[in-house]
Amino acid sequence: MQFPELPALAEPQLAARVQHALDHKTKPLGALGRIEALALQLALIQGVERPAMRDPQLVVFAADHGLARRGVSAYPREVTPQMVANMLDGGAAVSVLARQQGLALTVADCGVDAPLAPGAQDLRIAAGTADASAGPAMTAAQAARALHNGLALVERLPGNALLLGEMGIGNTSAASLLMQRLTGLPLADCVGRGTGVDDAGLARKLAVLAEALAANASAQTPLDVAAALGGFEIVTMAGSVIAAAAQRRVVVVDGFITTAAIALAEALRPGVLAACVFAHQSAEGPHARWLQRLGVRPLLDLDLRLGEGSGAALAWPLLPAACVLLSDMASFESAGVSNREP
Ligand SMILES: O=C(O)c1ccc[n+]([C@@H]2O[C@H](COP(=O)([O-])O)[C@@H](O)[C@H]2O)c1
Ligand SMILES: Cc1cc2nc[nH]c2cc1C
Repeated sequence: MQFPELPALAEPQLAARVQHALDHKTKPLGALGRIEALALQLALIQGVERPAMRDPQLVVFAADHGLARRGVSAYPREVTPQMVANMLDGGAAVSVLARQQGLALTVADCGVDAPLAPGAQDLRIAAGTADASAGPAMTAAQAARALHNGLALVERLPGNALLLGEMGIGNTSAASLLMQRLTGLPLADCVGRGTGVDDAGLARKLAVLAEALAANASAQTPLDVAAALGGFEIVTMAGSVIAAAAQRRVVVVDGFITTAAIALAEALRPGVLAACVFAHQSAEGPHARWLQRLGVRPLLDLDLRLGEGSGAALAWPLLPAACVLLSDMASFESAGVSNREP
């Protein structure tokens, strides 16, 4: 599978010019804290001294999971199509937040086990993945098609920011499996309660996921691992992340499942991580560890564990704020303010 080339997302001379501009704004040196680092990152992603956010797109990638038939979630599988309909009707948390923040909302059906909902984008691969505890969740051809669908979707969307959301009962299981295979950490360190399984549910989830790892132990390349452990929405999202980074769009990452898509995209096309802003640290147990492993620090920590892109939408206003601070704040020189003592 051919992926687009990535531009240089960390040009040192540009970084030095932007840092100089930030350091000469009318504030004590470094006083805007991590907003300064965010402004610098956005400048490097766009390759300009004055980045600006334009026409942000929030995409919810939705799909069903064969694993969900094994009792790994606190909620029934029907919730996936029901919540897709709720998102399109405007009643889901992500719908409300997207409206409030002026984010265009796209719901991409990557393989929900129900007829295509009116208003959803048709990126369907199949009616849910196969049960990964018994073998590969999807074929290599299906994984390649999902990646391609994700790439093509971003090419059709306007703007320079992609906010990631997802919906899929059972998808914390797929994300945990990917975390285990991509980090090598013990499975128990990669599994959390998802929608809220109790202690017995968590033990069951762990046992089923151990079966899935055993059933797919032969998968080696990142594409094979993606196909084996699955998630049509996760693989499609990984394709979209690669396209977005290639086009110098900032990718705003939501919670645990969207982080799985980033880790997969980074394994497939090293370098995409530089285009990613991590919105929040999810309450899903293993998320903090995965972020640490990726060497990134999320903007917010609100104990969210909803998914849908809700955390990405909540963190969103910090991005345009960082841009206007960089472009519009006066410098000590332009405002005639005395700088610190040498
Ligand atoms: O974003 C997160 O960190 C997150 C953490 C836990 C659950 N979720 C959402 O809950 C669903 C998956 O949970 P589960 O228990 O069915 O695997 C899926 O629709 C996700 O959007 C999302
Ligand atoms: C109601 C509900 C809403 C969701 N949104 C994302 N995942 C979800 C899971 C459930 C169960």
